[in-house]
Amino acid sequence: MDDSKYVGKRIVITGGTGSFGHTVAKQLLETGAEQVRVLSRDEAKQDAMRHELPDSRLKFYVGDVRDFDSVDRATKNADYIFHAAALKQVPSCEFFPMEAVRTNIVGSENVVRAAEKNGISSVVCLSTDKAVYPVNAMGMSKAMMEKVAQSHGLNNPGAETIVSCVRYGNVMYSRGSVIPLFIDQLKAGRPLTVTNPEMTRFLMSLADSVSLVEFAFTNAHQGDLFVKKAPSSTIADLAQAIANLFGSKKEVVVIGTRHAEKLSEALATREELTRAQDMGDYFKVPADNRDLNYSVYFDSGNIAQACYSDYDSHTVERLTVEKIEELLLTLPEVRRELALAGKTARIDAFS
Ligand SMILES: O=c1ccn([C@@H]2O[C@H](COP(=O)(O)OP(=O)(O)O[C@H]3O[C@H](CO)[C@@H](O)[C@H](O)[C@H]3O)[C@@H](O)[C@H]2O)c(=O)[nH]1
Repeated sequence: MDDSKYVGKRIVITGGTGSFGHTVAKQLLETGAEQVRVLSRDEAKQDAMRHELPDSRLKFYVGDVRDFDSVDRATKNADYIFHAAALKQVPSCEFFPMEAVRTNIVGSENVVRAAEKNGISSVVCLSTDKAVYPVNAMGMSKAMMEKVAQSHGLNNPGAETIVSCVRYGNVMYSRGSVIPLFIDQLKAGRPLTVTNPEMTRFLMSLADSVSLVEFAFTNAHQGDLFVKKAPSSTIADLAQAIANLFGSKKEVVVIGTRHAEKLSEALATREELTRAQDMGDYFKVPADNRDLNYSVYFDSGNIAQACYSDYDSHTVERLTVEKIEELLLTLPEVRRELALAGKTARIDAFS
């Protein structure tokens, strides 16, 4: 992390005990940050983190983004917010959509309002590819979170608090996701449960997601949305790559698509790409800052080069099985599992 941005600063991480929050907190403590505040609901996870990262600059706030007062308290006199608190399990949000509304939409509005009230200079909100053409309650609520974030600038021209969003795809080896599941199934000698072999997903590491948030934090103007370019793979190839690494004969059962799943995911729509700025590893989609009075738009015109395809996991660079293996070997968790299984040859060959 770029130390100069954080020296003497107080940074709040909502959802700070999750995989992303925990990683960011740890990295921020390696900078000259004055305080790193974790706002989250689960006191047990906070206690575990307190023991793991003994540092007097790390402060814990038990609270819920649904409750304005708890966000207000955690963000007083702070400088920056990384807003990662969310309900993000697709199936549970299908059964309890209003819970997703309360946390992902109302909670995000509370974060933006508290940020404005407390003079925070930058807020980065974490979104997901599932917010693009959403088909499930989790994605719909995240799409609304993006709208809430962007409306801050539309309704407060000249606001000092910059609010931006980042979108990323599946984080490899995140808690409860398919990679650790497949590895557990292989270790237990059970068949791999593939939903649909042709389904594609973007593949990103946790480190990529942290870099994306940092990039947004450094480059954001009011209402910007940042997308990380990422390769994809089919689930069949992913299963094959994992089996190859562990030297196992792959046995697969096809279990069918789960609740509200898509065959592919999109990280940006064609309309967004039409106005996006290509920034190398990232796309920046600026907010649509037109006035509610549309004559402003029609008088001045806005003719952009149209783009006819989405940034979709079915059409971006598709990794080969070999490339997926290489990507998996960059993950510390996979290397640890391989070492435990005595499969060190692949690790050595890769290093
Ligand atoms: O037993 C299984 C479980 C999953 N899959 C497939 O593996 C892929 C990835 O599944 P999973 O790791 O569960 O991730 P997603 O359901 O795509 O969603 C994850 O990734 C999102 C980001 O896109 C996060 O926001 C969600 O919280 C997180 O659940 C999907 O195509 C699934 O159909 C299987 O083939 N077999």
